[in-house]
Amino acid sequence: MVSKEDTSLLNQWQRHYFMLKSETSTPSQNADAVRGMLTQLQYAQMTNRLSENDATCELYRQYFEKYSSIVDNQNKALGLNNYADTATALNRPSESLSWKSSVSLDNITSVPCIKSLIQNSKKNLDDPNSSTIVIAKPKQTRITTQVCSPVDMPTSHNAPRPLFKALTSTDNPAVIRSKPRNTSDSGFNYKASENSVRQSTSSNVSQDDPLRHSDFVPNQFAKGFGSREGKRGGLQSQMDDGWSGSCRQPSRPLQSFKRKASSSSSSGIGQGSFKSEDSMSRTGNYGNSYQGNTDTGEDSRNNQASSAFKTARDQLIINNQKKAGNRGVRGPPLTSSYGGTKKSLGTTRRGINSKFIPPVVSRDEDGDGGGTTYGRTDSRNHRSKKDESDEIVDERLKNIEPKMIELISNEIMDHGAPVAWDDIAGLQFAKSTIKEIVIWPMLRPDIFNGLRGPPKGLLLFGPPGTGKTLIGKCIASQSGATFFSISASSLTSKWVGEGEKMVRALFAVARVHQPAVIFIDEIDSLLTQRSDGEHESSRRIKTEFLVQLDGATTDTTDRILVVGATNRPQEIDEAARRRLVKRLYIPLPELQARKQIVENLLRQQCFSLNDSELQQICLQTEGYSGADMSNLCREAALGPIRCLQGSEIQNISADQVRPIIFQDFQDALLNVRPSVSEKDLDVYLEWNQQYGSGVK
Ligand SMILES: Nc1ncnc2c1ncn2[C@@H]1O[C@H](COP(=O)(O)OP(=O)(O)OP(=O)(O)O)[C@@H](O)[C@H]1O
Ligand SMILES: [Mg+2]
Repeated sequence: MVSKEDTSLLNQWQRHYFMLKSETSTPSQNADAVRGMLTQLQYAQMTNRLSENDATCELYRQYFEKYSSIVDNQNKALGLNNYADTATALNRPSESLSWKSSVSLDNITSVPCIKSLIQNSKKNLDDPNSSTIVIAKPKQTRITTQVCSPVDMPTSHNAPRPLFKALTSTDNPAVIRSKPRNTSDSGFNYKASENSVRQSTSSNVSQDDPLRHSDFVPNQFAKGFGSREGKRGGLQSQMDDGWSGSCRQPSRPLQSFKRKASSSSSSGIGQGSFKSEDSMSRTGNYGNSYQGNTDTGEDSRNNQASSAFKTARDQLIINNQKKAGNRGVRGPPLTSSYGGTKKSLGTTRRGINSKFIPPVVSRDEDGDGGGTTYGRTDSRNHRSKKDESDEIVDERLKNIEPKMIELISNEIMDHGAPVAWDDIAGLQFAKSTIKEIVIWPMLRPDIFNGLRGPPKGLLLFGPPGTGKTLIGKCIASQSGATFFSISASSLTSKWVGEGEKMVRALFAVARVHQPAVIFIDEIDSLLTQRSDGEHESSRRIKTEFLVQLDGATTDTTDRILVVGATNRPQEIDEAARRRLVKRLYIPLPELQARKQIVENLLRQQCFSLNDSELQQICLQTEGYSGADMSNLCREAALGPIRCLQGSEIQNISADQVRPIIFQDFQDALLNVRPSVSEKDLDVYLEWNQQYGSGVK
């Protein structure tokens, strides 16, 4: 029993066989039939319906031969002839598609017909009607010859047809023709006449010329050329001789053309072209003069335009100079070494000895320097608008990052409230010492110099709340020097290396703004004893401080005073201690000082205390620091308020509040206790004994 599958296979086979045998089937149908039979043979073999023996191989061979006889048969009627396609498809397209002609522009003159043309052209060169066609190879070299007809040119496939076409195209910018005025034919006449090419040209170039829009000539050049009326360049005149087309000449070939022509004119071969070359050379000049025109004409307009155009920055500088010139003040230099306009530090600099003027306007506008306005600026120093323009950045800041300088001058400059010496109770010794090393040298730098020069460093140490910071503020407002109030946080940064840069910038800015006072509150946090376990960055900041305080770069004439305040002097590094030459102990206020503090604080309040009561209070506050006294007074001042009922507080007027009385202080004494212990005091006393300057 034949299986269903075999039956269908048999039917298929028979169908293909009849297709193959039929007279009416086309080659492609035959090819399909054979392909089907071959596929069936493979299937039969794979499904073991056919064994691998000679008969099978013979069968395969027959059908493969049959298939190839159909597929590759070149006879259109019998075969598919697609061998060439697949074979050529196998070739690399570049080999099959683009041929490489052996003729090139350099050896075209050796082509026999070109040779004959050249000889012909020589003969009829003098003939006025003859036309010499100069073929300038685009871009590089030029060939002077006459066009011969493609008929004469080698017609084999290697003839440089596209090239030839390019070279002889009527509109090829490299092809320059002169033509007798009277011919009217249109387009080239490629037929070579017996003695010369009679080239009849027409002004309107054939529209379909593929090179009509050659890319050799920049449009603006073409336009410019056409628009240069009255420019009698050689080519222009040549054009006038009957060339009325829109001549588009490549500016570059003109140059190279000119160069080539001068070299080939001696050869004689360019004889004919000599004439045209001559004109061309003038043209070349024209080209140059045209270029020159561009330089003079348009450029002069450009120059006027460019001289009118200024950037905003330039305009600003010019305005500043005008303003400065009007005022007789030197205008800022146009650009700093940074390449921008000079940036000011927010101060007016008149040289090394001038005082710093803080960026805030001082209280007394008249700037007479009267009163103790903070950051005292007398009229001499008063920064006025007019001087704004002549600020310069001191060259000593040149290697400091501008952002650091900005930070130092903005964030670190002290802008506290003014403090007078009388606001500080007691501490006579400290006050006199400070006047001696800070105030007087400012007033009389001529006396206080050399050995009498002020020390570089001052250390204020003592229990907390005894007025160290207050002294710093007082120096700021009373010394008239540039006052920098810094703390450890303003010098440390999250970026490694920034801390020491800040220190360096600080001292650089202080040097520029000297005389300067650098007040470092809680200096122990910056200059603690150097130890092995400390962090690298704090170590570096410390070292930088030590170097700046008294290092190789410090100049003894620098008038910079570093004032450090700490209540932990024993933790300060010994190298720093050495540099803080004056070490003043700020003790707890004595009775008199305490009395002065209370009187100062109660001065603005309404109180009723008699001397004995006041004396009593001061006696009771033995061991209290100045801060503690302040707290006590604050607490006592609340006494009258606490007597009021809740509702009264809303309606009572300020002067109806009763005055502060002794009892209030008694109550306050119960709440405010001294903040310094006896033991702490002993530490300070001992340190003072050992290192203190003003040992009493
Ligand atoms: N001798 C003083 N005369 C007047 N007021 C004082 C005196 N000492 C301290 N005070 C008051 O105590 C407050 C704190 O003073 P200050 O900040 O100078 O203390 P300090 O010595 O800096 O303390 P710390 O060491 O904790 O920083 C001041 O604002 C001031 O009101
Ligand atoms: Mg303090």
